[in-house]
Amino acid sequence: MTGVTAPVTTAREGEPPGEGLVLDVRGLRMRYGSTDVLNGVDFVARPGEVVALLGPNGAGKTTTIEILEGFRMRSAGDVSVLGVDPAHGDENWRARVGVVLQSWRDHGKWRVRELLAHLGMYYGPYSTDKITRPWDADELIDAVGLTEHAQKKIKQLSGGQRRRLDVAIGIVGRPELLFLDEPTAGFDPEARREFHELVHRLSDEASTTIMLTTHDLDEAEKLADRILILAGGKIIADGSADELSRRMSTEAEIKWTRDGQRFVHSTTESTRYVHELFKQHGDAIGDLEVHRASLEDTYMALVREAESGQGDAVLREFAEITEVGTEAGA
Ligand SMILES: Nc1ncnc2c1ncn2[C@@H]1O[C@H](COP(=O)(O)OP(=O)(O)OP(=O)(O)O)[C@@H](O)[C@H]1O
Repeated sequence: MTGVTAPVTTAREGEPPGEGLVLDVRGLRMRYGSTDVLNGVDFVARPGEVVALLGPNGAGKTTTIEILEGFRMRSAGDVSVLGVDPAHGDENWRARVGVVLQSWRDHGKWRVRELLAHLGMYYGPYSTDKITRPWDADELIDAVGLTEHAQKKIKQLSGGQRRRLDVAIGIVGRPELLFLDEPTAGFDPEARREFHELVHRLSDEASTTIMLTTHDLDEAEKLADRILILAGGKIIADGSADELSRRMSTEAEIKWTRDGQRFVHSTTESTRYVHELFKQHGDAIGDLEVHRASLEDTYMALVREAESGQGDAVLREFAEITEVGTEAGA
């Protein structure tokens, strides 16, 4: 196994489940028929964290989220969500958990404001000293960028506007924990940016803990405090985007041209190498670029490693020196 696979935030052995944690998942298993989809998943989330769950199609992201939401029974393992086993969550627990569903298409005749005000009423009894429920309908509509469409019938909304409404419905009860399964699929760039701002606001101002799935690595990097990569039925990486990239490879790729020829060299000592290059060739060096591994490089290498079961071989390939020409002695 590689250094990056050691989860840095897994609950400590012997620690009681859920203590100070919003999510505490240990040894989670899920079997459909004779197929094991989740094969010992471990991770935690702390209050106010934004955690992105990444993984290839069919890795089990939706399955994991549905188990945490209490919509699917797990095969085995210990799961604590806001200190409660989601398999036995009562109404009080459910009021503290926000889920973004896509099932509101059936309510096409309802108007946006009317539906949000109506659904919000159910959360009133679950207000606490710290959290006033529900979210005021007009403020909420403004927060998700639907003010112009507040009086429209749901069936008149575009796909992206409906998705914003789905998000509004998910947060109308001011949840302490919010699950977002591919929240920006189908969003245009502006809607995506506005949504990212909303996620930042929810986590910064309301200390909402957010768990989201996405296939957009750029989105994960922008939004998440921590990234979990699920592949082969397990969490194979757990850390910030920066931590994952740095632990994956300390090498940088240096590209340059000289006398019309292109050169590429990988090294762990990029500064010294570049210094040496200029010392030897001075102004003859052009088009200099220095690249570190991106989150996408890291993700691809880790998933390929997990899927092929080849262990270190893929990592070596990833970090291999792709030298086309050697200029300096570094
Ligand atoms: N109800 C079910 N019965 C049997 N198999 C299922 C069921 N639900 C999901 N699966 C299978 O479990 C695996 C994981 O599915 P899941 O939807 O959790 O993956 P995912 O990571 O969310 O995928 P995607 O990125 O494509 O949305 C898939 O192989 C899927 O076919």
